[in-house]
Amino acid sequence: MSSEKGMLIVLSGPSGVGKGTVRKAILEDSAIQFKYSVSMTTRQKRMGEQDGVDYFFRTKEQFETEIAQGGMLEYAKYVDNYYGTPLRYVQQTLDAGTDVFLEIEVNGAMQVRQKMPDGVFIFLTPPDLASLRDRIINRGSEDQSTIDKRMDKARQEIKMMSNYDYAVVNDQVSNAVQRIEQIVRSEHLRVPRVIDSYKKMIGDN
Ligand SMILES: Nc1nc2c(ncn2[C@@H]2O[C@H](COP(=O)(O)OP(=O)(O)O)[C@@H](O)[C@H]2O)c(=O)[nH]1
Ligand SMILES: Nc1ncnc2c1ncn2[C@@H]1O[C@H](COP(=O)(O)OP(=O)(O)O)[C@@H](O)[C@H]1O
Repeated sequence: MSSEKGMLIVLSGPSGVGKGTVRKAILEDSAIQFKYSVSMTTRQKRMGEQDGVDYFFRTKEQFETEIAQGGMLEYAKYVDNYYGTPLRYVQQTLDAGTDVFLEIEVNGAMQVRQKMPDGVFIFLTPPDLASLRDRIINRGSEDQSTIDKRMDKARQEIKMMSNYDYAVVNDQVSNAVQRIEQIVRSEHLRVPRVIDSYKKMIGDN
């Protein structure tokens, strides 16, 4: 029944817009409960990242085996590396009635939209492109040519916003967190999600 299954929340947005920062702030905020689905990737681990926490870091061969075995809900190649969402954790968590939060790029999000159209698709935007570039540079994790590639990709990604349900500006992290929480609360009240419990109440099955 839709009222008892968890809700899938998908957050996308261009590299450097602050998805990771906003996601961590939301998960730390006890006002709203959801589980973060840790993605699998073939990219190099950055300083401070932990396997199984930030990503499951895998080789290209391991990742391709997982794809072949049908273990991925979605996957995409992003700037020369694979990124994807392991299927089992998402399914089990939703089935247990807990909301699941995915932070993924746009191509993967569109695959999820096809498979799980009941999900809530949120696009995180920068206030403008100059601040996006500043954020990528400030993070200091990419060299110049990767920054340029990511800025080109960001322009293409922002065009994909029209495929999402909501646009949230990440001007300040706390504002973005509040906006996303507000969306999630409202989505929980949508009639298709709650109707089953009312049917039970009035005895209409
Ligand atoms: N399709 C897909 N994209 C992902 C997944 N996990 C992360 N990404 C996206 O891959 C892109 C690159 O991620 P990463 O290298 O960690 O860089 P960062 O997110 O810009 O810090 C970002 O847009 C992520 O949101 C996933 O499981 N599937
Ligand atoms: N609202 C914001 N204002 C200013 N800087 C931000 C904001 N949100 C995130 N940042 C900074 O921007 C950089 C990129 O954020 P990150 O979360 O890694 O982005 P993404 O996961 O989208 O690539 C980080 O240095 C982060 O601290």
